[in-house]
Formats: sequence, structure tokens, C-alpha cells
Amino acid sequence: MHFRLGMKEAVELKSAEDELVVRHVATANLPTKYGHFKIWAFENNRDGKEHVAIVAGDVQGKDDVLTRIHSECVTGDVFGSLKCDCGEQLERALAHINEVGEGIILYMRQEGRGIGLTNKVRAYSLQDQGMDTVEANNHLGFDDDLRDYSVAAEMLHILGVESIELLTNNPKKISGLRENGIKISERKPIRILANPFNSHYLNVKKNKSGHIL
Ligand SMILES: Nc1nc2c(ncn2[C@@H]2O[C@H](COP(=O)(O)OP(=O)(O)OP(=O)(O)O)[C@@H](O)[C@H]2O)c(=O)[nH]1
Ligand SMILES: [Zn+2]
Repeated sequence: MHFRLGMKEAVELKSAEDELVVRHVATANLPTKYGHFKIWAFENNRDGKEHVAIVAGDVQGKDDVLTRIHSECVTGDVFGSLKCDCGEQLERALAHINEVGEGIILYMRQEGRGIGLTNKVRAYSLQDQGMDTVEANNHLGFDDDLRDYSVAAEMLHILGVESIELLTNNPKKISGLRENGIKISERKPIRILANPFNSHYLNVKKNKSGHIL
């Protein structure tokens, strides 16, 4: 049978297709050098990336759960790059949440603030030639930050937290999560000492990207 959708049905179909769906797929024990956690794997229809949650203790139904939303940084998190503060922030957050005994790290695969690893290396190459982080992104045709926090917010909803204390220096993360229905009772800063390779980067984060440093 042949039929045509009216405008109203077509619009409804489109919004149903666009609706964000995040699903919890599996949970397993994850012993680490920082302590024992559980790892939760999720899938979603927005970016198709494999975001995970690292969870200490029982967070379901709890208020003020200590939480870090960490954006993937392969260079910093894996290779110990000194160009940024990511690796140290991740280690600090894992150790701190383990100490407290209850908390969440969302490891979001938003490499390079959402431009991906290859483009971040392109940006680093421009930085080698004198540009700062923001200029390099703009030169490549990207905004300085492409991250969106809707998938992270849905992961927190699925984990069942009532409210969180967010470990961050980035006010955009706070507003991005709040816009997606997450209650943030407090912001907790992460203080990392600068080194000769990242001091300029940290200054740009403070002066151009609005980080509280
Ligand atoms: N495009 C680009 N991304 C970078 C650069 N340096 C680090 N990143 C990425 O930036 C992300 C981390 O974001 P930051 O702005 O450093 O910090 P944040 O996560 O927003 O804020 P905090 O919660 O305070 O850590 C990671 O995905 C890194 O890969 C860079 O020079 N260019
Ligand atoms: Zn980094």
C-alpha cells in the first residue's frame, strides 16, 4: 500500500528519531591501583561512542554524590603528556573518590573537546607553530569546545543519583549538566600545579575559556 505522511506525522517521526536514547549495557568489577570500582558500560544513539562510568560504592538514590565528568584525552590520560592537566586530574579524581568511598567518574569519549584525536594532533601541530588552543581549533574550522553533556546527564540519571558534587574547574560543564536536568549541589575545584609545558595552556583556559583556575 502506498501512502504519504502529512507534515504533522513527518515532524513527529523526526522527533521520535532524534530522541536521545542511552542504555546501560553491562556492569563489572574493576580493581585498580587506586582502589576497587565497578565499571558500567553504556550505549547511545547520539554519538555512538563507548562512554563508561567508574563507580565507587552504592550511589543509587543518593544526594551530593562526588562526581567527575572526565573528557577523554589519550595523550594525557594514557601517555602522560605534560601539555595538559588531564592525566593528573583523572588520577586525582580516582584516588579522591576511592578515599571518600562513594562517587562516580564518567569517562566521556569526547577527545579533544569533541574534535577527536587526529584533529587534536592537527591542533597541537598548529600550537607548535605558536597558536594557542582556541586559535588552533578556530584555524581548523572548529569552535573551541564542541562538547555536549546530554549523554553524560542521561548516564547519571540511569545511575540513579539525586544530586552531585562536581569535581571541575569548568563552569560550562555545570551549566551543560544543569540544562539536562542534573542537580549540582556544589562545585569542587581540582587544583593541579602547572609545569613549563602546560602553563600557557592553563592560562588560556583561564583567560579565554572561562575556567576557574
Ligand atoms: N582541541 C583541543 N583539545 C584539547 C587540547 N588540550 C586538551 N584538550 C582536550 O580537552 C579535554 C579536557 O578539557 P579541559 O578544557 O582541559 O578541561 P575540562 O574537562 O573542560 O574541565 P575540568 O572539569 O576542569 O577538567 C580533553 O578532551 C582533552 O583531549 C587542545 O589543545 N586542543
Ligand atoms: Zn589533556
